[in-house]
Amino acid sequence: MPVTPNNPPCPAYRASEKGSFAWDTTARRWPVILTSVIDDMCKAYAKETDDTKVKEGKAIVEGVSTLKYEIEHDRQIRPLKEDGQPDVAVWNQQIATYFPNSTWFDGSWLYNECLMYRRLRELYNLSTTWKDYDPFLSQKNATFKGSFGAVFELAQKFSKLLDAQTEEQNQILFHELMQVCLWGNAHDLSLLTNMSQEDIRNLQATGKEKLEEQEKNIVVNDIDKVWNHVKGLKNARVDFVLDNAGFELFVDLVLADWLVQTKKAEKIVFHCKTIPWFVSDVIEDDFSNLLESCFNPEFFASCSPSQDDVAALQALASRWQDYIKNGQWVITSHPFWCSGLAYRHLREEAPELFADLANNSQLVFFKGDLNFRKLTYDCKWPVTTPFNTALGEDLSEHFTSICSLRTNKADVICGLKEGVQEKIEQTATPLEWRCGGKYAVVEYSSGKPE
Ligand SMILES: O=P(O)(O)OC[C@H]1O[C@](O)(CO)[C@@H](O)[C@@H]1O
Repeated sequence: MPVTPNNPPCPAYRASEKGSFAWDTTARRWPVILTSVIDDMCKAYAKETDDTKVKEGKAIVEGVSTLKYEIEHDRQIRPLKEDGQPDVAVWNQQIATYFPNSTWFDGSWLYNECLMYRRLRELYNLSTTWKDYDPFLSQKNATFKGSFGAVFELAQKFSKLLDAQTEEQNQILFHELMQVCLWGNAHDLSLLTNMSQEDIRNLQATGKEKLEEQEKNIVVNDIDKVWNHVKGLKNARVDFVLDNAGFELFVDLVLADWLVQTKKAEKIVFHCKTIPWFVSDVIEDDFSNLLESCFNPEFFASCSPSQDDVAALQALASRWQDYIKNGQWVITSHPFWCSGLAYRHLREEAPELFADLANNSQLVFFKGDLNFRKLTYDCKWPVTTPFNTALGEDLSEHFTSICSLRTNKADVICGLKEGVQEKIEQTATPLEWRCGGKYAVVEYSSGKPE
C-alpha cells in the first residue's frame, strides 16, 4: 500500500483512540484554543466603530463556534470554501482523495490538526476587513513579555560581539546554545493549557547548572554529531524552519547570531508560516514584532528592567536588524509549511523549496514538536527506529544535514537506543515523557544513508 496522509509508514495517531494524547487534544485542547480565539475576537470587534468590521467580526465568532461544534460532535470534515487562496484546491483534492468520509476524530490527527488551523483562517479570508488579523498575536506578545528574565539574561550575555574563541571554547558555547535553543521550544502556547508558568520559567532557565540538569531529559542527544558537522562549516548557509514566536524565536536568533559571528555561516534563512498557525508559530510579521519589542523600552517596562538590560537588548536587536538589512539573514515563508502533509511529501509538493534546501543549505534546523511530527510522519514507529528511516529517503539522502530540536509534546518518537525507553519509564509515564514537554530530543541526520 502506498504511503499517504491517511496511511503513514506505521499506524497513524488518531483522536478516535480514547484516552490518547490525540484524543485529549482534539476533545479538550482544541476547544480551549478556539474559545480563546472567540474571546480575542469579541474584544477586537468591540473596539471597532466601523459597521462592516463589527458585523464581520461577529460573523467570524459565529464561524469559530460552528467549527468548535463540528469538532466536539465529531462531524465529517468538509472541503474548504473558496476563500481566494491558491491552496484551497490542493486541500480539497487531498480531502477528497485521502479522507473522503473522515471525521475530526477518525482522520489522522496530524492532518486534522493542520486542517483545523486552515479552517480558522478561512473565516478571516472570507471577510473583507479582518484578512490580516492574527487572533493569537496578543497571546504571543503576553508570553514574550513573561519571559523577560531569560530574555535580559541572554541579552546581557550576547549583546557584545564575541571575542575570538578557540575551537574548544566554541564547542562548549555551541553545546550550551543548542540546549537554550532546544528548551526555548518548551515555550508553546498551544501547550500552555497543560503547563504552569512556573514549569515554563524553569524550562527556560539559561544557567549552566540548570542546563546540565535538564540535559538528562534529552532522551536522544545528537548534539555532538551536530557539532562535528558545524565545526567544519565555513561561510555556509544554514536554515531554520522556525516554530514559535517570542522567546523561542529570540533564542533561535541568538544561535543564528553565533553562527554568523563565528563565520560558520554567512547566510541564515528563516522559514516562517504563511498564516497564524498552532497558536504561537512564527509568521513573518512576528519577526518584525519581536525586533520592535526589543527596541521599544515600553514593551518590557512593567518588568522593571535595569538601564543596562534595556541597552543590552537594544544593542542585540540592532545587530540583528543589520543582518537583515545587509542580507545575511533572510526571512521567508512558504505555503508548504502550512499544509497538512508530512515532509516526505516536500519533494513532490514543493519541488523548488525541496531543491533549494537540498542543494543550497549545509544544515537545516527544524524547530519544535510539529516539525518533528511532520519529519517523522507522526506515526507509531517502534521507538528504536533510526531517525533516517523515519525521515525517509528524500530527506535523509538529499539534504546535506538535518537537525531536529524538539521538546516532546506528542507521542511520536524514534531514534532511542535499546533499553532507554524502559529506563525512562521507571520514573515517568509514557504520557509524561512523550507529550508533557519536559523531555526532549536532538536528532541529527548527516544526509547519508545509515
Ligand atoms: O510548537 P510546537 O513545539 O510545534 O508544538 C505544537 C503543539 O501542538 C501539538 O501539535 C498538539 O496540539 C503538539 O504536537 C504540540 O504540543
